[in-house]
Amino acid sequence: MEESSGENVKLVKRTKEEKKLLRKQIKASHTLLKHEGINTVSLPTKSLVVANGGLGNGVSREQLQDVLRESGCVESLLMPPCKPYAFVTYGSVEDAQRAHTSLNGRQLHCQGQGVTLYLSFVEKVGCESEVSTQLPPGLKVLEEFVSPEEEARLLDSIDWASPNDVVTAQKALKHRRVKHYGYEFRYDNNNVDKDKPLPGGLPQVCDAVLERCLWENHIEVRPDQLTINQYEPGQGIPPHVDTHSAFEDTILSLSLGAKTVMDFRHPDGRSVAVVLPARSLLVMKGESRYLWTHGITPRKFDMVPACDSATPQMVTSDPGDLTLSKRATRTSFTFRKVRRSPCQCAYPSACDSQRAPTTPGAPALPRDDGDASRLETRYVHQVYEQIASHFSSTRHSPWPRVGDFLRSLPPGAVLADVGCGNGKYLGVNPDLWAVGCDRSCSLVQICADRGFQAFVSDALRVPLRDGVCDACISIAVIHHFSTQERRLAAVNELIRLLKPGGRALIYVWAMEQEYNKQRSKYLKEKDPKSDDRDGPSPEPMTDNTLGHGQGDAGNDDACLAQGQPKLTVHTNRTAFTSQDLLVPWHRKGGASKVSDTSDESKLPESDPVFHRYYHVFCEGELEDLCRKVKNITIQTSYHDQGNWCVIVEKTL
Ligand SMILES: O=C(O)CCC(=O)C(=O)O
Ligand SMILES: [Fe+2]
Ligand SMILES: [Zn+2]
Repeated sequence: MEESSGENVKLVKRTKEEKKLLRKQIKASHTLLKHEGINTVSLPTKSLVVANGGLGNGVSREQLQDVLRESGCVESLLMPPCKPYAFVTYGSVEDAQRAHTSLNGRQLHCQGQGVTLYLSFVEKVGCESEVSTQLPPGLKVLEEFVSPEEEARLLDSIDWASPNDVVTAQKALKHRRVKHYGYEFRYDNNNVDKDKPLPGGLPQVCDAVLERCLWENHIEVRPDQLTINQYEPGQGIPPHVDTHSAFEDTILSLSLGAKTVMDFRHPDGRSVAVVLPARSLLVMKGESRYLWTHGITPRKFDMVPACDSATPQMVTSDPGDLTLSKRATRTSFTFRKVRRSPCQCAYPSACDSQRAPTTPGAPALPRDDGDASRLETRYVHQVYEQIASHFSSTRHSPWPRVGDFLRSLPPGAVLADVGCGNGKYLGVNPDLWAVGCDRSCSLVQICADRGFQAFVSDALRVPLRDGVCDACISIAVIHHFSTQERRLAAVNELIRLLKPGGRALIYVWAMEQEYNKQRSKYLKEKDPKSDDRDGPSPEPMTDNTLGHGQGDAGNDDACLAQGQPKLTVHTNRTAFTSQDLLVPWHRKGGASKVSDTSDESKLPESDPVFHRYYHVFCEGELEDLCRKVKNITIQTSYHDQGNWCVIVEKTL
């Protein structure tokens, strides 16, 4: 052993830190392989993958470039949109090696958060998931459609201070504020009252713009409905298709004040991020209007092309040329023509005019916490009691990555599985002190019968002391809470159980059932009656039912006071059409143990179908929820077979 002279102690300490760094770097490259399919190599090459140095972590191109240039000449820097990593290629292997030695473990401060860079050599750069560079068919973005003076005039004309005038219907939504002219667009039924025009029609200040749209043939008839949306940084609009039965084909949207990025998604999973510069006009027609969803992800920064080239780039696709752009207040004027007869478009899967009416008696979205709790009692808790044994018989194999997490915990660690179901995770790592809880007595009884420790508890109030757990898991649970407040409360409760340094793994079902061009197992199974999603599973968006979510309904809009929108009944093994829905469970084999009195969630005798409430999460939503929780950091987030997943660590 070394003498404990001052010098040696320092030496030993440095070695320890180096070892720790190496461990973290190896861990980062494992994560890249597992979650992103990126292979790292140990022999030096000219290219490196920079874990945590991605746009998705809030690192800007300029910031990363400055750091990387310290080590040599940077040949290229690829920053794929929304990803937590970047690829750098140096002019020589020596430069890359220098970066590998000096930048590993480097801390950056971005958007108020610290990130640590880990670099590993790679043989090839780039990512599997190519983003389309083509605009959705029927979509146009016309730059500089209005002059700065016209923009100022339009913006000045909006009087947000008089919310109760009779000409407009003004609403403060949780994620933006809106005003309607001509007809009120109602977020409760995602439609307009066609017999109740608002007095005054469209404001005169829009005349010149509309004349130009007619003159240039962007529209054939003059719009009679205007919605003004105003978004502060961090706000957005959920993905939706404007209700077919409400409006005619062409939809125009004028962007004023600041640019933003609008995400378009095809039901097959393709997505295109379109930059909408200030003073541009978006024209949505045909396929882009009827079939693709559009939405604005609530965030404070967008990923946009870095160079101000002469040819304007509308589609944020080239990872070699992306950077962050800070959002500012954006105001949009969306002009539409109210439809007077049923829509006969060529996209029946997305057309509410061409769809059978929804299930009578379907419940509505909750208006308040009381509603939410009643909805969950009926459409979550009671259903699980009724389907417990059949449900349990379909839930045997642990999802691989949940297993990996459990096996990564040290022997003797205390684990709580909140919402443990039939206990399929409680025995995965026999070296843990594992305890489960679930809201369903029948499922807890199944755990006990299998020799596991479990108790009945609501995930919002777990009867365990603060900080008793080294780890917690919440697998396919939080999507059963029907308001954002309740989903947040469930995450808070999970974190409360963790000791500082403890980690939690959360899985929720994803709106996107196709990701990186891969369809989830859930989608791949063909039988729509089968809901045995005994494996993680997500999905792309296809059609749209009556619940469109324009009104942030899925995000608990405050404006849904009178008459909430009804929840749609999902067709299993198809893409989700809205974020809040009822997923049918077809019970096979044997009668229910629990008598169901007059339960609407149970349909005809012969084929017992039960409906479970779900809120499926959009990309980024789970992370956003976690960011609202104090004293945690997100260690990793990923998409796993149709689920959004995070691992968070408690810091304090
Ligand atoms: O803000 C925008 O440009 C789009 C608004 C929108 O999609 C809507 O109100 O339906
Ligand atoms: Fe829209
Ligand atoms: Zn239609």
